[in-house]
Amino acid sequence: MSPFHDKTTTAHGVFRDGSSRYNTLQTGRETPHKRVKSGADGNNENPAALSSQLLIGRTTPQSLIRTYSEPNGWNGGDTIREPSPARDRRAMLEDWRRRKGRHVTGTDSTSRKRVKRMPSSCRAGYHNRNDLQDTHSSTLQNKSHDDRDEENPIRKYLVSCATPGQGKLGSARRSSLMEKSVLSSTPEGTHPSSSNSAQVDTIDDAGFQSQMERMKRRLEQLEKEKMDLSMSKAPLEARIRQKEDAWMKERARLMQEVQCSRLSLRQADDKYCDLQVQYDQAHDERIQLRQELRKVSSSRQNSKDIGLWSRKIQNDQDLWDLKEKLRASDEELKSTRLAKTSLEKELHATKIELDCLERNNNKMQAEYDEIAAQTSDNRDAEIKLQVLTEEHMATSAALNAVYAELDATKARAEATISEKDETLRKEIEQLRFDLSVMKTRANKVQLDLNKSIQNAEDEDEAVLRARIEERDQRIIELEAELLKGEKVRRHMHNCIQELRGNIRVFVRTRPFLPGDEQDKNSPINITPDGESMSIIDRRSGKPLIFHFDKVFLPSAGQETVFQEVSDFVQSALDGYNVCLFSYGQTGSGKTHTMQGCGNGPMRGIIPRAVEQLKGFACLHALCTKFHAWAKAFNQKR
Ligand SMILES: Nc1ncnc2c1ncn2[C@@H]1O[C@H](COP(=O)(O)OP(=O)(O)OP(=O)(O)O)[C@@H](O)[C@H]1O
Repeated sequence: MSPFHDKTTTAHGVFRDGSSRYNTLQTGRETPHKRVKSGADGNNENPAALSSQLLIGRTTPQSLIRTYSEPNGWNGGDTIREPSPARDRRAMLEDWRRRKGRHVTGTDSTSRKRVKRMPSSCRAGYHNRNDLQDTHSSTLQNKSHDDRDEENPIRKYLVSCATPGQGKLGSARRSSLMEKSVLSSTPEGTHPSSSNSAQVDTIDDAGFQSQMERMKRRLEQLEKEKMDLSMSKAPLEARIRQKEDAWMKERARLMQEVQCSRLSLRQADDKYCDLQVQYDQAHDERIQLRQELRKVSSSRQNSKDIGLWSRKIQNDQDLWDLKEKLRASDEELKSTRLAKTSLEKELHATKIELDCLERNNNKMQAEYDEIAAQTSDNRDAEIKLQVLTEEHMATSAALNAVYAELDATKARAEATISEKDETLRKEIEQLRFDLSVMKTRANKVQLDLNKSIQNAEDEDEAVLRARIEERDQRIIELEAELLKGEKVRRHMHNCIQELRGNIRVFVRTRPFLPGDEQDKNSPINITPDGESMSIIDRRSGKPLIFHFDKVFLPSAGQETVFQEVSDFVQSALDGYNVCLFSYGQTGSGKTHTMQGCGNGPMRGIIPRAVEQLKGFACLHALCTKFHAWAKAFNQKR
């Protein structure tokens, strides 16, 4: 019967007074909290009943283990330790083996059955509640309560507690104890009461705080250890070097020992081989001697020859000697084997030691490499720091130089600014003085102007009207004179034109063009007075002279030609009919003279005459306007 069955049986025995608690628990229709609460309230203060609920109902295997294997929980301890399933399973298994006095190996079917009957908390993979219940039911059918009481230590304790006056704990103590057990095994959120829940929270907070404190202290301790380790780096390096040297010496020594051991092993092997050969030889001789002995013994009865008997004796003696020799060889062989075995063991131990030393060496080498890396890092950092320090000093020096230069520039700028301030201040004073003078003059001018205005206003209006009439009369007189002069001018101009001739003929010679065939001996010759020209007759060779009103040289421009004919424009403006036309050979320049080209100096007679007419028209319109304005002004007055 397993302890688990004992527990369930014990629980059932406690409630066998007719209640249906056992069945209820087994089918799982009543929560363990109700069971615990009813027991704690005094309706049923039997801790065994509570433990049965925990075992059968809703507890986890870990809580089962804790309930079973935690002595503090049953002996009145106040603390609830954290469960250790493996340790507790081993303890339960050992306890159960010790009690059963049998060794469960699991090789035979009986042992395997026993293992299956062990508490499910002791067997990995059997933490199913159904397994527990099935085992429990079968146990109830096969075991009496007394046997279960005898075999289960928890049951013993529970029974002792259930008996008034004999338990180690009082009812209140047991209630408190069982509440703790329930709290430790009840799933989260299913506490039996609010007070218990608050207690759990308080316990959890206190445990968390204490754990935090422990972790803080551990952290501080680790920090200190880190500092100590960093400070003890140099001695460690020295120690590492010493250990490395010692290890090298030890390694050399062990290598020598290994070599010696191998040599002695090889010698022992050789000796063993020799002894094996001797043993084989002795064995062969022994076989031969036995055969001879057998032959001798067979022939001893038939032959009574004394020689043969003596020979037999001799052979027996030889046989005895050979046996002794064989025994000695066997002993020597045995001792050699022992020596070989011991040497092999020694060699194996030496190899193990060598491996251990190599591992230590590798470990020390790794530590040494790590320390060397840290040292190189520190050196690199120091070099970098030195370089940065030098750069910082150089930068600071350059910065100081820049600051000094800036200070000098600032001083110069301040001096220049002060000078300019002084100059500007003087200029401002001068300008203020000039402004005051100008203001004085302006005031004086203003006074004079005011006086003049006042004098002008003081003039007599009648005097002004007389003056205006006088001027108007003068204007009328001048207009009359102007008209007279205009008539005279027109008459004179007409006379001049008539004198110059109403019909005038001008000749304009065209210069040679780039495409013309130039003849240096031109037959045309123009006189210097510009009024005649001669043409040489090629047939007679005599010049033919022609007279005109004007003869223009080839170099005469458009302006010169227009000045000569502009009087006709004025005649046309004076009211005379004027006609001006040109004729000549093709390409002689008629169009060029009359029209010209462009708007510049190459303009001909027509555009220039139009411009002259325009100017006259503008002047006429202006005069007309002025005349009308003067007339209207006079009428208004
Ligand atoms: N006085 C001059 N100076 C420079 N070039 C001239 C002059 N007279 C005429 N020409 C040039 O001679 C060329 C012929 O002139 P233009 O056409 O006026 O001749 P035209 O007598 O009118 O000919 P057409 O009878 O065929 O109309 C033109 O290229 C013109 O520029």
